[in-house]
Amino acid sequence: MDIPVVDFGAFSLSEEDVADERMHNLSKELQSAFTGVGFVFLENTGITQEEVDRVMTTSKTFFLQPEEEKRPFSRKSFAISPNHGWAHLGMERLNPRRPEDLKESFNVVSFHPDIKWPSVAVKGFQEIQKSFFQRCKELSLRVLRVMALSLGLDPEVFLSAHRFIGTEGNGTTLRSLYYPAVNHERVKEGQLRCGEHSDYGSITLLFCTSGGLQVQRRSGEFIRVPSAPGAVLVNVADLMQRWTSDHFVSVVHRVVLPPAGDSSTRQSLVFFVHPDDEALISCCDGSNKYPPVTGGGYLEERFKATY
Ligand SMILES: O=C(O)CCC(=O)C(=O)O
Ligand SMILES: [Fe+2]
Repeated sequence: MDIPVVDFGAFSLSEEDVADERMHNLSKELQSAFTGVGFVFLENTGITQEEVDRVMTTSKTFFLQPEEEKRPFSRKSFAISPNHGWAHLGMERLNPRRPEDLKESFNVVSFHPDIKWPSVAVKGFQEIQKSFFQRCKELSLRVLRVMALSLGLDPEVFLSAHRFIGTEGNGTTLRSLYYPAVNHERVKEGQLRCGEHSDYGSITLLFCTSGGLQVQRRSGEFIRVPSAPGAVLVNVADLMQRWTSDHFVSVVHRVVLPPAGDSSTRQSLVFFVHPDDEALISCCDGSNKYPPVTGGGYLEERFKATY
C-alpha cells in the first residue's frame, strides 16, 4: 500500500471551471485515497515549490534566532488567538506515551491587528506567511468541494462550515515546523521528532522536502512516505472521519529520527484545516454514529491532551 498520487490539474488554483467529467474522475480518485490510505499526494495544485521554499526560508530564519528574539512571539501571548505563535523545542508531545517531540514550531492562525509579527531580523515574515496561508486556504476549499462531490453530497456541505478560515471564529492553522539536528547521545528512550498522532480537524495539507514521515497501515505497521517535491500531501483528519461516519479515514502518522550519525535538520509546513468554531458537525449521512459537536468545542478538547 503506497500513498496514491493524483493529478489535481483539472481543479488547480489557476483553473476557473472544470468539465463535469474531469471533476467526476477527480472525485473518484480522492474518494478511493481517502477511504483507503487516508493520505494522497496531489500534483499540479497550482501551489509551486518556489512558494513553499519561500515560506520555509523565512521560517528557518526565524527559528535560527536566539531564544530571546523568539520569546515575544510565543504561543499564548495573544489573547485574540491563543494558539497563534511560537512553540519552543520540547513544548509538545503528540503521543503522550512518549517523551516530548524534538521540534520547534510557529503557528499562524490570525491576522488580527493585535498580533505582533517578527520583523527586524526576519524581513517579509508576515506577508510571506499570509500569502501562503491564503493559497493553502483556496486549495483546501477546492479539495473539500471535491470530497463532498465524491460522497454524492451537496458540494457546499463541507464548505459552508469553513467560512471563517483566517479570521477569529476559525482555528485553521499554518504551522511551520523545524526539526533541529539530533544529538543521539542525548535523545530520551522512545523520543521521536513527532510522536504518533492523527490530526484533529477536517483535512491537513503537508509540504515537506525530506524523509522521516511515516504513515500507519491497518495492520499496524508503519510505511515510509517518500518525499515528493512540488506535490502536496493531503490527509483526512479526525473531525472529517467523524463527519463522514468513518467513511473517510484519519490515519496515525509520525516523524522518526534520522539514523545515528545523520545530523541533518528537517523542515515542513502543515496547513491544519478546521471547521468554524460555531459550525455544528453532525454525520453527513444522516446517521447518529457520533453525536454532533461544534468545530471549536472539539478542537479545544483535543488541545488539552497535547500541551
Ligand atoms: O512534519 C511532518 O512531516 C508532519 C508533522 C505532523 O504530522 C503534524 O504536525 O501534525
Ligand atoms: Fe500530523
